Amino acid sequence: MSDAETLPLPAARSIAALRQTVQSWRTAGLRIGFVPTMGALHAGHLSLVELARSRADRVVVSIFVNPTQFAPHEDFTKYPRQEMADAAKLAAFGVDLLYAPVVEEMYPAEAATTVVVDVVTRRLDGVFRPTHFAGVATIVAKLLNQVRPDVAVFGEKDYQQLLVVKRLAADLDLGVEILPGPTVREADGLAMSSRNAYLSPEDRAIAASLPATLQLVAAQLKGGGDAAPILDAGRSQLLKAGFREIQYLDLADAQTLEPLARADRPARLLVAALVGQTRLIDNVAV
Ligand SMILES: Nc1ncnc2c1ncn2[C@@H]1O[C@H](COP(=O)(O)OP(=O)(O)OP(=O)(O)O)[C@@H](O)[C@H]1O
Ligand SMILES: CC(C)(CO)[C@@H](O)C(=O)[O-]
Ligand code: BAL
Repeated sequence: MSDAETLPLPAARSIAALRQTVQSWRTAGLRIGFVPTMGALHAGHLSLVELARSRADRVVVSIFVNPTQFAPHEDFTKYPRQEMADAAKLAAFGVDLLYAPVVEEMYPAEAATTVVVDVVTRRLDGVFRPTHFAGVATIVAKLLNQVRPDVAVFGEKDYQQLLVVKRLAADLDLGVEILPGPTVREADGLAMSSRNAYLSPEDRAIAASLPATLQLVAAQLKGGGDAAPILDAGRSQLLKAGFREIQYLDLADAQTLEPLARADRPARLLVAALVGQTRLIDNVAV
């Protein structure tokens, strides 16, 4: 990790340094936009930066690989870390401040508070990553409280996370607008994700069938018929394409994520699937 001064844009590594900058903007009456990330930035992240920029006078991006949202067996250690390359991208996109805090300040040894969002976390990723959303909610609550932005942007690629963050912001009266950013995709439709870097060429070819299958299944569900056989056929198709395991391919209410037997209201089709050692998630509107 380099000194904040050597990065190609203004950067803060401490809460105090962050607050000094954002407080001066607030005093000047400027609107603040915020994009939290875990780094290894791609065009998906940069689209969120552009969205924040369109709604605010100053944009803060955080990079923090948050240990509490990874289970012990997950990829915290191998998660890609490339701060200098990320900082160059953020500088080119005119980001006003990079906030890259250190784990010791975010989680001091005596910290004893966890933020738990119930209901919307009970299904889907909440089942397969049972400790994940408490880690996300805790760090997002801390980051929002530290930056105190007017608007914060979260990607629809992590659709359940977006709903968790909306619930959190409303329940804790954080006074921030949570703005969704559409999923940015590769040319063949694969949702951009920092974890795509883990894919071997063979796995990458298999991964390409995920968005295609989602689109096909979503089109069939739009007819309003019984979802179960359509979803079963979709799961089989993904396994046939080479996915090792389909953790879920489910139709859910777009606001509550309650399971739906048919698409008789605004709905979302969500998937989590393993190719090789890599876990991919995606979702589309139905
Ligand atoms: N393809 C994408 N399009 C739009 N937003 C995205 C995309 N990928 C990630 N985001 C959003 O960027 C923010 C930061 O996500 P994160 O740093 O975890 O990136 P990621 O690529 O999703 O990484 P991971 O592979 O760990 O899931 C989140 O709000 C996430 O939803
Ligand atoms: C929102 C977030 C930055 C919290 O660590 C993370 O979950 C992510 O990158 O989506
Ligand atoms: N993109 C959500 C972060 C995670 O998978 O841990």
